[in-house]
Amino acid sequence: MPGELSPIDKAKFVAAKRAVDYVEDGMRVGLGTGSTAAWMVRCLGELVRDDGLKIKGVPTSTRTAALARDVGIEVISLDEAKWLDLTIDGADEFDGDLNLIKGGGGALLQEKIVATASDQMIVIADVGKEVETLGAFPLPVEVIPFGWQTTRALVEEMLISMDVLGRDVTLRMNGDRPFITDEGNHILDLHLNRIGNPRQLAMVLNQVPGVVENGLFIDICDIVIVGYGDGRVETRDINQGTIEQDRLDFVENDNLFTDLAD
Ligand SMILES: O=C(CO)[C@H](O)[C@H](O)COP(=O)(O)O
Repeated sequence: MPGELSPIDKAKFVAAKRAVDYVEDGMRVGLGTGSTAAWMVRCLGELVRDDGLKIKGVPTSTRTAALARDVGIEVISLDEAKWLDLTIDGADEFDGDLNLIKGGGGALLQEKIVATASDQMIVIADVGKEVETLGAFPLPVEVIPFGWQTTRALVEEMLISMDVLGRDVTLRMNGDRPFITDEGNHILDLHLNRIGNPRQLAMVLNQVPGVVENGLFIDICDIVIVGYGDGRVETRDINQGTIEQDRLDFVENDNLFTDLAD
């Protein structure tokens, strides 16, 4: 029942629901990873099942691939799609320039490849993800397992040379083992507090041997759809600023809501 959903889940849901309005018949759509993206995949699945929407989805993780197939979306690989019309994904933080931190769910590598191979990237987020300056959320950096401790030391050295404030770098764990990404890599989380120059940091991090990719998405996102716990949604466009403010109603007998609450 919708009443059982937390305000954050409602905020994620309304952002997802508004985002699928951008999806048209015949599109190849990048499907993001995380709890907000999962709402979007379920919303798309409903459109496929009930309205006959015809799309091909390129998932950004094994989790999302399984969910997409489950809800009836045709799944293809990025190599099959070659180029995408649109990617819809969540984020851990977004700032006023629509730059992002992503990778809280550990899927940043596929997410960045898929978003970059898309005509448009739409981010869906609850309002709590909005920040003035990126960096309160630990920045995920994907590294290959070989020599990861050396890679970490090099990253720490680089942070010192760049005068970055917080320099605590931790290996992401899954219980008592290192977290393993879909690509078989590890994640270092950089606890930086505040990232003064995200563009520069994103470039420098990728120069460190052993680093595969970092979670800073600079100039990739075109639109952020912000959801609020009371059903309000706000659409922010990189070129035009806020282009729409609306409110979605929660319907008691909406099957999708019931599904998602399960
Ligand atoms: O980048 C991601 C996964 O790698 C997610 O989009 C990000 O962590 C947000 O997740 P959620 O929607 O669950 O808050």
